Amino acid sequence: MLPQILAIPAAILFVIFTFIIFLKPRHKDWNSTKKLPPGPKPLPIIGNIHILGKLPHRTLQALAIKYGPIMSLKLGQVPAVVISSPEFAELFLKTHDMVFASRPKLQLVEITFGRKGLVFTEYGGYWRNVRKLCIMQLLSASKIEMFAPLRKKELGLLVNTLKKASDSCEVVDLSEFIGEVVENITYNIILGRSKDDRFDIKGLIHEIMNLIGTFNVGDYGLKRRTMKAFKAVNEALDQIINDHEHSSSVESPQCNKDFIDILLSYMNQPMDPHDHEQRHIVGRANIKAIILDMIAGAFDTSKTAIEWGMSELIKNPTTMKKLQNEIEALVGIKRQVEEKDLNKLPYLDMVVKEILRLYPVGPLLVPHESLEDVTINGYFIEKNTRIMVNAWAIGRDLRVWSENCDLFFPERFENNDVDVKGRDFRLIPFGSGRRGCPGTNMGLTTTKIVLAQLVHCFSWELPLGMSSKDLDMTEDSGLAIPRSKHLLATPTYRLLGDEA
Ligand code: HEM
Repeated sequence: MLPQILAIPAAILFVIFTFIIFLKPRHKDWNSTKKLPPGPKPLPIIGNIHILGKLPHRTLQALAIKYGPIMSLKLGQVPAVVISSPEFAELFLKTHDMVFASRPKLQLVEITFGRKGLVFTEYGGYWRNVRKLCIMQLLSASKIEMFAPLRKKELGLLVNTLKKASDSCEVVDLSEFIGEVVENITYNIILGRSKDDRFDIKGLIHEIMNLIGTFNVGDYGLKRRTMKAFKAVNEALDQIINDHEHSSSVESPQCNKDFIDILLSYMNQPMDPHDHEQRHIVGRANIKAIILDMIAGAFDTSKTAIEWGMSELIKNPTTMKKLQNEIEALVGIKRQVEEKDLNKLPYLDMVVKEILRLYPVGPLLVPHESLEDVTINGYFIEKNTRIMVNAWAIGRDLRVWSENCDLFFPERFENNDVDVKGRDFRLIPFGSGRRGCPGTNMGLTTTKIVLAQLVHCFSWELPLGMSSKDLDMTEDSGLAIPRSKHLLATPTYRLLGDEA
């Protein structure tokens, strides 16, 4: 018999022992389902934010070499998972796409239009309706084709200006010209007019997007700056909508309607005509939020891709020549290349893929958020985890792209069917799945036609005394990782005649 004094501890030990013996298998299961992906140790309040640096896609690529293609981080108190391989990207964006189809509630986005637009709106009925509307009314194949004359007109103006610079052998700021032509194309499609000198919408959107893209923990300086930029952009959009309301009282024919006119025709009506419960009625704030997202989505992306593309082509004259030869063989040198020619230019296609592989303009896509607890490959991912997919690291993964993965070499796409539109997880500059970019075709069309035109109409040289080795290819921080220094070059007109 045990002495009385030992009876109670013995009973407790017995219960613990029984619990361990009988419940061990379940406990093990529970443990393994809660196994988090490996990652660097977070600090108490800021988590891992301090290690991300100015170019988080590069820091995260280096960390993935140490911790693997699925990695845990803490952004402040928010759990985050970073994906850096095509296999895990497929698991997150295809196999479990539905679980990761939401967006995190970002503090700085809440200061702007909140979740009334498309890019940062949580997964659900409202997001689905807005996305459907944008695709139908702005981003479908027929709408893209409808805007071809508009792109042609803007590019014609650009070629004329550059031709004058060519006549006087001037060095031009190519970054500035590319920015301007994409800005004008975007404004014409969405706002129905060229750049409006009353407001600097581009500058304000840059400011807001860069602030939103900053990893921060409750930085009130950022909050104040976002509020200021938002107030200005909100007033500009109000003014632009007012202009449309006044001009549309003079009934314009259907074919002259720009995207704002179309959105205004939905005003005070349900976004989805089949929504008999009238859950999502379109108001002015919804319209402004959608316009802002479309401009932001269309502008920096194509501009940055073209800018990096021209930098690489000028740096690699053999590739430039090969592209010029391909276009010349198809269209000659008496007329300009047109959009109808684009699908007959396979080398241009390879060049654009290579640009987007090395310079995916959303290197970490847009953050996704998990809608429920889920276990993937044995790793537990809790509800509301922020998911970042490092498309930049995937595009430079040497397992996939071989030893020359950092080189600009479009020929790597010869005789293979790597798709750039989200079906092949080795190359995902547009993301993939439910949240994949709805503007993929419009972005590709703009990028291709502007590049083709610049390369076909002109030969390009770096400013006198500068060799291709001297061309600074440093990236700047910001959502779309633009060049840190503007691209300067001298154009020489190479077409016969004055068609421009
Ligand atoms: C070269 C051009 C472009 C690139 C590389 C690009 C890239 C991307 C990427 C990486 C995403 C995030 C995908 C994800 O989170 O999984 C995205 C989303 C988005 N893009 Fe694009 N994009 C381009 C052009 C455009 C254009 C022209 C528009 C519209 C006019 C546009 C509108 C959007 C919108 C609205 C979203 C958010 C979709 C959602 O959350 O449901 N993009 N884009």
